[in-house]
Amino acid sequence: MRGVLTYSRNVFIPVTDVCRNRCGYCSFRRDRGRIIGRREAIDLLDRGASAGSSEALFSLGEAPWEVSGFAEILKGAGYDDLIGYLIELSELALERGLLPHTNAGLLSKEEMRRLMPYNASMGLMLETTAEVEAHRSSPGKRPLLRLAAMAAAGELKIPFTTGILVGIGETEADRLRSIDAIRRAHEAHGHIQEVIVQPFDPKPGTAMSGAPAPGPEILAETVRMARSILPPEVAVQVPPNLADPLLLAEAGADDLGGISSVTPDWINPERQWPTLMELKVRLPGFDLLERLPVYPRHIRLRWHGRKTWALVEELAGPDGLRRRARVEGPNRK
Ligand SMILES: O=c1nc2n(C[C@H](O)[C@H](O)[C@H](O)CO)c3cc(O)ccc3cc-2c(=O)[nH]1
Ligand SMILES: C[C@H]1O[C@@H](n2cnc3c(N)ncnc32)[C@H](O)[C@@H]1O
Ligand code: MET
Ligand code: SF4
Repeated sequence: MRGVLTYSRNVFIPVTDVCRNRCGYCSFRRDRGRIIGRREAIDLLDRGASAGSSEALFSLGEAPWEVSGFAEILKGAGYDDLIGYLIELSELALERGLLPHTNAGLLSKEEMRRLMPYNASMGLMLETTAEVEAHRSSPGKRPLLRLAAMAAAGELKIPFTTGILVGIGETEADRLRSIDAIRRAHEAHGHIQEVIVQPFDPKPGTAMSGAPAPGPEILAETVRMARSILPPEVAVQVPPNLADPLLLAEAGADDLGGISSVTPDWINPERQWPTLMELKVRLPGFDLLERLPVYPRHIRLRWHGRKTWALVEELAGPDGLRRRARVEGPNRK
């Protein structure tokens, strides 16, 4: 056995594509955006639950309330407060046996404090510590703001996902500085569960449509660097729909992130996730092991949101495994 790779079975809920930023690489954000309706969200959550998922990934544009016209869009869903709507969506997920993980971009400490009871873990990509052209029109991607939000999440003891986006105009030295900044945040607070090495994937119609995706050697070298700098309890995560998982597993990646069999990766919709069967074929010698969106270390510390405690106990216990084993079939190791 060459090693173990973990993954989470998730369902990806795109809450709103309204966003105050304009990242040069992003095709998720829309000028005339929308918000997911309650029925639409319930339908996705139900499909995720039936497929045996344990995670609901809520992703959205950043601070959409700063975009003019958003209040009306939110009213259409029957709300005047997006955090309140996110809490209701999280409750709907929990009722269906799904653990919320919210990645909303930058949030204030108060906003995180409101959301944390309902989340098993939360996330915010650092992207890069460098000042890059791709972020020129994205006030929320200023590295110091992202590092401050990450520190605030650590003070609140929120199990946390972060990561870097590779190939957006940063240099190799920038990637090292970015990973090192994440290492220091974790050293101060102990809350980082996983660091995503996310390859930029060019999208038509965006400012960076003509920019090249990072090559496999750059990604492998970045994974090796991250693995050597981060402490062993922090997983290095790579998305198997954007890069060759075998090459990156051999470079030291530990985790494949969330894999959804019922929704596309709404950020990279043309990049379908491989199925678990395909992953097993593509990763000879590696054992694939399902995990929850909160890792065992933080479960022991009880850092996951209070409202998720009962479900985490159920899913992490022997009955939880049996339930998922049934869904996955007899081949599950
Ligand atoms: O499927 C995806 N999941 C993304 N995830 C989720 C991740 O794959 C898993 O769900 C986490 O490992 C949580 O367990 C993110 C989570 C974050 O907190 C921050 C950024 C991302 C980015 C992505 C992404 O681009 N695609
Ligand atoms: C949720 C995360 O998705 C990533 N993201 C946004 N656009 C792209 C793209 N074109 N290619 C790869 N990753 C992207 C960013 O890192 C963001 O934080
Ligand atoms: N908009 C947020 C960010 O870029 C969340 C992920 S992209 C939809 O940080
Ligand atoms: S990556 Fe996130 S912050 Fe940037 S434009 Fe897209 S939705 Fe907005």
